Amino acid sequence: MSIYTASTTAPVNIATLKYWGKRDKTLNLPTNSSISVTLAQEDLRTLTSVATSESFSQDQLWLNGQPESLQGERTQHCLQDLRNLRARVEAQDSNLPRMSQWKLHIVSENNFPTAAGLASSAAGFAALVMAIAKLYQLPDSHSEISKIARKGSGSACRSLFGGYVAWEMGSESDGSDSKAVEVAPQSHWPEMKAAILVVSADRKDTPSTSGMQHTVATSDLFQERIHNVVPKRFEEMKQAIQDRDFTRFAELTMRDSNSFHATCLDSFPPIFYMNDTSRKIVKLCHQINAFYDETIVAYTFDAGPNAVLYYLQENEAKLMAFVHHVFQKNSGWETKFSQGDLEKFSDFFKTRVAPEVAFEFDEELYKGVSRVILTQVGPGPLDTTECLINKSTGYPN
Ligand SMILES: Nc1ncnc2c1ncn2[C@@H]1O[C@H](COP(=O)(O)OP(=O)(O)OP(=O)(O)O)[C@@H](O)[C@H]1O
Ligand SMILES: C[C@@](O)(CCOP(=O)(O)OP(=O)(O)O)CC(=O)O
Repeated sequence: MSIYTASTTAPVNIATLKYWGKRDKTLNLPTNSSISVTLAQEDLRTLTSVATSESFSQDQLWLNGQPESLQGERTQHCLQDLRNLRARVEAQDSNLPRMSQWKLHIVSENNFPTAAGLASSAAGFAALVMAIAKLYQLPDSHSEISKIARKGSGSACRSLFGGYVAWEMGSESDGSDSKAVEVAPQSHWPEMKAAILVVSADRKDTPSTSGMQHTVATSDLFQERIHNVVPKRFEEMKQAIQDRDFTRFAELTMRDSNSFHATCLDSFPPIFYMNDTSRKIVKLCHQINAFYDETIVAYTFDAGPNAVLYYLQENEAKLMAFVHHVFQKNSGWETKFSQGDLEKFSDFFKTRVAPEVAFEFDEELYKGVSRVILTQVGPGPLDTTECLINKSTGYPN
């Protein structure tokens, strides 16, 4: 019996205007709109292959080589929605194979640590939904498909696009207008780079889903955030991206990360995602901007202690003079920079920064960081010829 397959890759996205709070938990409908930057897939991506055949007896998922349950309510929602769309296509053409009634085999690999606060669930659900949409040859747009990914994990809807992406919260109770849209493609502002400082943490304080429910239920500050702060900031940030205004973009990004973490602290009992290392990184970024008397770096933190630093290519040497000085003992530098580049950063530090800098460096800060991931703005899901499924057996290669 025929086995049909399809594969896709999908990126990670890191929000610059944070999604935090749901108005509907089952449909993953948010209490505010959000904005993110999609990151390049050489560094962080999910590759997912899917197969279907009349001969398969059950839906199965293998994640990073291990069987994983597909029974979660959110995953079931995604699969059901995709099957419904496929059934609609089949109803219009009786020659099409009845895939909507067959079981699926899904094989997925992340090229970075899963569940380590690096948004693996966003890339994971985006790839799963895109690969099945491709297998089913669905005619729907990426925004339509993003509504299905949203039901898997809210932030996943933004990974359906590259570049600069908004998730419009919508107002319908069935979620039909809560979808991702492109703010600007990668090519509009390709100079955006990101340095991720992976901060060592034993475990996450509280999972995002329960954390945001807790904030919605207990924080007064949260009401101020969703009603008065974010709606205005959403428009301002889109404009800053359209204008390629890094100073504006950076300030809004830092303020929004701080605002989100403030609502976590205002939850009762409070939730702590940032740790001492995270806070020292915030301080260092402000010191760097003050040193140059110009905003060259923006920090942002998700539901964990990892820092994501956004900056423009043109300011790389100025920023890395500091960042490389402090974190040079961490791994990750050699993947993107030659020995010559790294020496230039050290020289810049010695000749330009050290003689003038007016604050002390915490020489131990690198100990709170496990590695550095250097990346940049990137494209949305990509077609690939790589396939993780054996086309004659329907099982993982
Ligand atoms: N490639 C994938 N395919 C399908 N599901 C995935 C994939 N990668 C991750 N997931 C799902 O996402 C879960 C991890 O989500 P979790 O929110 O705990 O971590 P994270 O997304 O890496 O971190 P954070 O949300 O803090 O950025 C995994 O346990 C798995 O269920
Ligand atoms: C802090 C955040 O990263 C929260 C992401 O939350 P998730 O999308 O992981 O939550 P669920 O919808 O419950 O799966 C901010 C953001 O990405 O916008």
